[in-house]
Amino acid sequence: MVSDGARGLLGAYELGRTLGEGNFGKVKQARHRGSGGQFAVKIMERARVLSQRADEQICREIATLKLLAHPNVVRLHEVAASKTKIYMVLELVNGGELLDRIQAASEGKLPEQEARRLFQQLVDGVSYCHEKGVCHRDLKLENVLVDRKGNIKISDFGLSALPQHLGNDGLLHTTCGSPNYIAPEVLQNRGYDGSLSDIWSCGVILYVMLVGHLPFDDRNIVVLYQKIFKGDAQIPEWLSPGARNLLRRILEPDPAERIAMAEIKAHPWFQEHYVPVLPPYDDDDDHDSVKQIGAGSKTTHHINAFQLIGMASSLDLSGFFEEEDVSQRKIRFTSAQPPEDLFAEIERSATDMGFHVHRGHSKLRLTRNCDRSKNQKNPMSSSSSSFLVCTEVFELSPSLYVVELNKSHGDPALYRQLCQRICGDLGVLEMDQIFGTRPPVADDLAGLALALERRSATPLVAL
Ligand SMILES: Nc1ncnc2c1ncn2[C@@H]1O[C@H](COP(=O)(O)OP(=O)(O)OP(=O)(O)O)[C@@H](O)[C@H]1O
Repeated sequence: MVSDGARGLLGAYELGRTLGEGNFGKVKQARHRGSGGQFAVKIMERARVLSQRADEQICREIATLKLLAHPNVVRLHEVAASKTKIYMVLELVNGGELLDRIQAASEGKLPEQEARRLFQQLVDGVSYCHEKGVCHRDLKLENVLVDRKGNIKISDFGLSALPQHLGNDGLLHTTCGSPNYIAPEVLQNRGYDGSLSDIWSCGVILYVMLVGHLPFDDRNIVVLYQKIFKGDAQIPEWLSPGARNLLRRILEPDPAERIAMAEIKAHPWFQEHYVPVLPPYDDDDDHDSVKQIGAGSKTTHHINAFQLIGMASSLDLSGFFEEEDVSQRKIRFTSAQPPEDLFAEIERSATDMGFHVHRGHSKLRLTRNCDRSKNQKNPMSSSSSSFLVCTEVFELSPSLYVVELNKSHGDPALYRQLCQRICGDLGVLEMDQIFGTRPPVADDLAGLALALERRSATPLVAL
């Protein structure tokens, strides 16, 4: 049954049966009313998230999943939030957890062929994440789902690390993961390479698939960690020589000696019947539903407010979890006919600085031909012809515009001065002040727009 509140909030989705339960709430099956597509909606209680101080974890999971599109990684389609709940609309993976599959198998372990096929997919998914700069850091059987066709989908990126989480030494320093799957160097607290520790966890998963129990286990956590440090997993003689060799090389306690991802892929045991996944990764089923949900025309993207905030890493998220319901608010990020008074203001500032203004339909072109002899005395002038175009105005909401002041050619110093002048006259914020020298991306802009709206700040930003 679907509660009225949830029905109203999600709007486009009809919630169905419960698929599972996590730390912060339930995961339910959902049908998209428009496309009929089936999804999994992870519903998290904000109060529970906050009481466990896990808001950063949720934002991290969202930001990471947004980066990833691979057939062996669970796809995130949309995010919504209400006063009390956060909703993540995920690809539906309806074959259960890998753990259940192993437990259901005869003898509690998988035939070597089947284990190899699943391990190949796991390695494909994990190596893709590494290529994108993402280390999962919590790879375990419970976080590997299997779809109805028997394909692996890696999930639960709440502990994942992105390049910005690396220390000055280029290593990760947060000890995290699940005890049985954790690599020895992570326990040592001296910094670790997240890709190599992910490889270790993949080795633990492979071991369980092939052998039917964990390579390192003990009720006493201290003893368990001692076993992991020692790294002497009992690798049964009855496994094929190739499988034994690969397991030994992955479960190598010294990360410097451990087999690397490329070497795993080249290993003869891995290579058998291996069919690599090649980009582009979009599979047709998923693609349709994404289109239905996320996009309008080519130039218009409906972006969910919470998603935007979650994506914009430079924004201050503090307070977000206590604040108002932004779930239903969609921001249109689209080219717009600029308001007349906006262009008139820009024109006035530019004319004051000696620019000629040429008006187009939704564009302004500002030019200034400078006289060399006069310019020498005037530090504000350029020796070349300056040409500046206000190319586009993006409407982020009815009261919020982003104006792109685009320099085609001319003197950079003069360009800066003109930007400052225009922003000063209009009383608006300059993007550079917020994002530094990094060119802002759409997510940043929309995230910023939302932040400005919510703080009732100046409803206009110039690039
Ligand atoms: N995309 C999905 N499709 C189908 N079932 C899913 C999906 N995601 C999660 N589930 C099911 O819901 C259960 C709970 O998942 P969830 O990610 O909330 O819990 P969790 O692994 O404890 O993570 P967290 O620590 O974030 O709560 C999973 O064990 C799985 O059975």
